[in-house]
Amino acid sequence: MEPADLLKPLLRGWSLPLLVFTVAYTLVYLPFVEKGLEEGCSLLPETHFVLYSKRVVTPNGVVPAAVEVEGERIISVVKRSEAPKQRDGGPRVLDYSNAVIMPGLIDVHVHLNEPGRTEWEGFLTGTQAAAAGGVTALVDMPLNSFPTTTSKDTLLLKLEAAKGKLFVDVGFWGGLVPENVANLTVMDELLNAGALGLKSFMCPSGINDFPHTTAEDIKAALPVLARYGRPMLVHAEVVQPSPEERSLQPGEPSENSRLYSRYHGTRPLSWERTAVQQLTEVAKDTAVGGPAEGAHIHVVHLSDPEESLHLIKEAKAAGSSMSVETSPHYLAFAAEEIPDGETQFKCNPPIRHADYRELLWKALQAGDIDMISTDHSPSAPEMKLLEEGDFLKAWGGISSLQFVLPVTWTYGASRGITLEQLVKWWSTGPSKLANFPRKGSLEFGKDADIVIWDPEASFILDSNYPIFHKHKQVTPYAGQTLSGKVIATFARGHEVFREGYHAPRPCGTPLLPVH
Ligand SMILES: NC(=O)N[C@H]1NC(=O)NC1=O
Ligand SMILES: [Zn+2]
Ligand SMILES: [Zn+2]
Repeated sequence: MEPADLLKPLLRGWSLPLLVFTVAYTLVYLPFVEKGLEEGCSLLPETHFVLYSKRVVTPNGVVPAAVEVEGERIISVVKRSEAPKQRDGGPRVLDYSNAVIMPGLIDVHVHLNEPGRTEWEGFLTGTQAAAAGGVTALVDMPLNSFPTTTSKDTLLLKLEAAKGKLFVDVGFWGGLVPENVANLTVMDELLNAGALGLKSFMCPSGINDFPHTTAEDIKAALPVLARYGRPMLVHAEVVQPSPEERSLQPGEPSENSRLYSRYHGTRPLSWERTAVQQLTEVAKDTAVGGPAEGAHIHVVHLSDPEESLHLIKEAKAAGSSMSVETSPHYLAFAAEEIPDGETQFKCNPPIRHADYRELLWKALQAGDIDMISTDHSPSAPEMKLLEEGDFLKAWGGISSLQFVLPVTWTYGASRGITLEQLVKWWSTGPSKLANFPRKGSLEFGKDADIVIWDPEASFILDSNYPIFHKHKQVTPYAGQTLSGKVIATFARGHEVFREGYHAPRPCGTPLLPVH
């Protein structure tokens, strides 16, 4: 008998539908179950559910709507009246009443520092902080881990270290340092291995094993990035002689180092302006027909809404492919309000004066600044020298990942920002930069990355507030009264956070480039 003859009796009668069912079950349903909806990944047992509220931030405005989720994806966003009703066998319906349902935040600038400096911040603590703050995807910076992420091998170390530790999805920027500019193959391999783009500093980075690059180095890297269509992110400060520094004799102890103004004077706006000026020159190569068409330059954490931003606006208008972010600390704080010795506020570039804060808000609202990201960069608390309060010697870096939704909302609402702007700055804009086509909006087919929060609920960020980030004493937001409380966070369909509780298992994945 031929082997095909053996199948004949089976294919008669009910056998055929059974076969079709088995194949469909194996191909369509099982991958869902195996990929993401495993035991412990979600606080919600259901994999098919509907989220209702009166304020859903959709691409077509803020409307009463229902977001239907099945497995990892959004399968419909419809008017409340058209949504499936709770019935036996149907999807579970969760009614959030007046709370806001919007896309999860995407933070493209986070220093997770693992492997090597996990005591500063790591994958488990950092991604739990993200989940608690409504951040459903983030991109890790190539420093301050040890080793830094500047080659294929070091990226593989990152991926290995991240295994089983991600509560939300995490992508990785690679580092551009003089060494890989000198050997373009290393850069090629790094991009091939999964770096979403490259990041470099134009001034010392604070970490010896991440040396800074010049504008010429960046120019040399752009044609390689152009081949992959990936961005170059730049910390834009170039060291300039500063009047205050010049007045000190060599070897003389720095005076008044507990005064914020003393620190601010050592890193004036001219550093940022000079860097941006050099970058806008280089960015001309990214224009259509230029030698690096397809590449893109993104200026990170802009603090200067005047000349530097003006240069970026001009470059964009002239056809260069550029974008710019600012960070919550420049939008919340002002130099003249920072108390002596409070080094939690130390970052680079420094927090500027109040009039600049207002101009940054205006620039965001005008669309001249494309997005917001945290630059979450905690260190071990000792390095902040909180007792000494020495601004010149303390680590420069702000810890904020968990609080940026209420921070942006609290400081923004008083300046008239809308929920749609919040989504533009924290979700749509970043999803474009990192090229996450499945993330950033509440639409059919997108990843079910969703935050549900109450803009009207205010709270004091004190020790009673659940703190999931690594060192609660190093955040400058401690003690603040903020409004906007995260109720629940869904990451690819998993309810990863609800009212102070995390899902037991980390089920996020690395976000590799989309080809
Ligand atoms: N190395 C590092 O994380 N530096 C960051 N800290 C900061 O305040 N600005 C930065 O670029
Ligand atoms: Zn930086
Ligand atoms: Zn940074």
